[in-house]
Order: sequence, then C-alpha cells, then structure tokens
Amino acid sequence: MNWDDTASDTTQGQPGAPGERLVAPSADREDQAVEAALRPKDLAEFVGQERVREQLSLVLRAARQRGASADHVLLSGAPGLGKTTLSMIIAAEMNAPIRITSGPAIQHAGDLAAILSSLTEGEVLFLDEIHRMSRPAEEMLYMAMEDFRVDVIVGKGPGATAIPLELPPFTLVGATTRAGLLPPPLRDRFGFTAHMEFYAPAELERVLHRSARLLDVPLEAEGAAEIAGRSRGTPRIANRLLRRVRDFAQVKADGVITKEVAARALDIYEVDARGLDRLDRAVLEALLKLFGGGPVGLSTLAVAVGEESETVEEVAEPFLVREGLLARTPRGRIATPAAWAHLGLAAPQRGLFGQP
Ligand SMILES: Nc1ncnc2c1ncn2[C@@H]1O[C@H](COP(=O)(O)OP(=O)(O)OP(=O)(O)O)[C@@H](O)[C@H]1O
Repeated sequence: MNWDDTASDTTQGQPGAPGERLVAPSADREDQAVEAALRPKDLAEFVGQERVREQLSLVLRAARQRGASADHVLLSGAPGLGKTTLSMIIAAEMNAPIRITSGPAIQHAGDLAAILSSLTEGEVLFLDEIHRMSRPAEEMLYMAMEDFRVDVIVGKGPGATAIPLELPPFTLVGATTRAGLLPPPLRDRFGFTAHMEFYAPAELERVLHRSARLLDVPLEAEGAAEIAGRSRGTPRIANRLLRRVRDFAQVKADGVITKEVAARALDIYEVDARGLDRLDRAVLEALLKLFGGGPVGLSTLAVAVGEESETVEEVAEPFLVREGLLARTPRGRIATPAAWAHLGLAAPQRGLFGQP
C-alpha cells in the first residue's frame, strides 16, 4: 500500500490552535452537523454508563407508571460524554417533547419566564451549562422546579408587583461540567443526579462500531480498538476521529478501516496512541527534555512551548493530569514516571528529596 504523499495533503489546518484540535471535547461545526444522525435514540442504544442507565430507567419507568412527569434530572460530566443525548432519550422515553436551551442564553429572569410559561405538560426542558445562568434566573428556577410556579415582576421600584404564574408540570434536565459549581439550593432541587464517567476503551469500540454502521463505513475490530485507544474516553472524540480515519481509508486505502489504516491516519493527524495531540506532547516534551521532569512553574513551561499559560493550564494539562502523566504540585509541574515511559525516555535517578 502506498502511504507516501499523505502528510502533505491531510494535515492542512490541523491541529494547531486549541479551537481546531481534533481531540477537543467540545463540539465543532462539523460535529454539530453530523451528531444528530449518530445520537442513540433510546436507553437500550446508549452505550456504557451502566449505573446511570439503570437508575434512570427506574426513575422513568416509575414516573410513566404513575402517569406523572419525571423528577428533575441533573447530569454532570465532561463535554462530549452524552449529556445532550441522554436528555433527548429522557424525553423520548417519556414520550414528551423537548426544549433545548443553555445557561448563557438566559441572562434575564424574563428570558426564563418566557420559556417556562410556554412549556406544555410533561415537556422536558434541557438546560445545558446550567451553572452559567444569571443569579435572578436561577432564583426564579428554584420556585419553578419546586412549585411549578413563577412570580413575574411587573414594573420597577416601589410600584413593582409580583404576578404569580402557574406552570404545567415539566421535567428539567440540567447539565453541567461539574455539579460542585451549582449552588446547593439548586442542586438540592433535582430528584435525580447522575455523574457521567469517561468511557472505557471497550465501550468506545461499541460506540465506534455503531457509528460506522450508521455511516456505512467498513470498520474492523482492531481498527476500532486503535481509534478507541486514542479517543480520550469521549464518544464525541471517537466519532470525530472515525470520520478522519474514514477519509484516509477512502483516499489512501481501499476504504476498510484496519488497525494499520487507523494508526497511520491518526499518526498523520498527530493524535498519538494514548490520545495526546501535538500540544500535549509539546508540553510533556518541554517538561522532560528542558526541565528534567520538573518541578517547573506554569508560566515558564508555557513560554517554553510558545503558548499562553491559560492554554497550557486549561487545554493541555487536564488530560495529562487525568492520564497520570503530569502532576501539579505547590512547587510547580512535575512529570510522572509514566510520562518518561510514554515518550520513550529514561527517567533520571532522583535523590531522597527529589533532586537529580
Ligand atoms: N453513550 C453513548 N453511546 C453512543 N453515542 C454516544 C454516547 N454518548 C455520546 N455519544 C455520541 O457523542 C456525541 C456527543 O454527545 P452529546 O452531544 O450528547 O455530549 P454532551 O455531553 O452533551 O456534550 P456537551 O457538554 O459538549 O454538550 C453524540 O453525537 C453521540 O452520538
């Protein structure tokens, strides 16, 4: 098979700036366009998250038996793990319509009142990034969740009056990256809270096989394993990598995604066997090769890789820490023995107190 000229025609615009990263967990425009087609439609189709699925299935079945709307549900977890998908499944399982909005879109209590007052009985309201709602809207939500009622304030100053507005029973599904970001009074008003975990490689393989079937892409078991291992525990990233590998398989091979095709394609896109991309590797390499594994301060490390401190701290480090390759200590960033091993370098011998 001839792989020769691949690097020159497939790396255009990849992966440089954080927004363009192939391994970014948040959705880009292409993801948004194709994700609807790949979303599982019911709980049985939703891969992994066994405990959440089991608990949610009980909550929904009990509500259906009572003929009532389901309890409010809070979903916490990193981007791309399936919170939006799950909210749509909740609506589908309850045979109810769904309204989708997000915290940042609700800046005034009036915005929320308008949405709440137009809900129909049993409707599911999905509020993404619920921790980013404005304070007055948040307070209005407390009452809406508990009593299915809001007070709409009319007028200003001493003449202002509160007009109570009855709401039909609805189910709020709130999503947040961290439940700890929510004020306790809001958190307490959810009847069911689910924390979504990163997916195991075998689960991502199932996600990939399902997506490949829907996209009509021939995917071998070992090809799926290769992509899953590089997908950072995140279905959205797995699906995105699958699309890039499919392009490669189509242009440079016979269309079938084998282990070799997947590895070769993702090497070209600089997503390594553990899911690190160019920026992650640059940070790790600087830490090991320039600073002997640390400790080194964040700003020094950032200058060494030619990035802003925030980019290193918010874009590269969380995954490196999660993978156990880098640790943040009061004295600075340090590499773990796994980091040396991952880059194929020998770790220096250290003295009792960490000095080389
Ligand atoms: N458990 C799963 N099984 C199969 N596919 C999944 C699963 N979870 C997520 N996906 C796929 O990953 C994509 C991203 O999922 P989704 O949009 O629900 O993530 P999210 O957690 O809401 O992300 P964000 O926080 O960025 O909105 C979807 O297209 C969906 O197809």
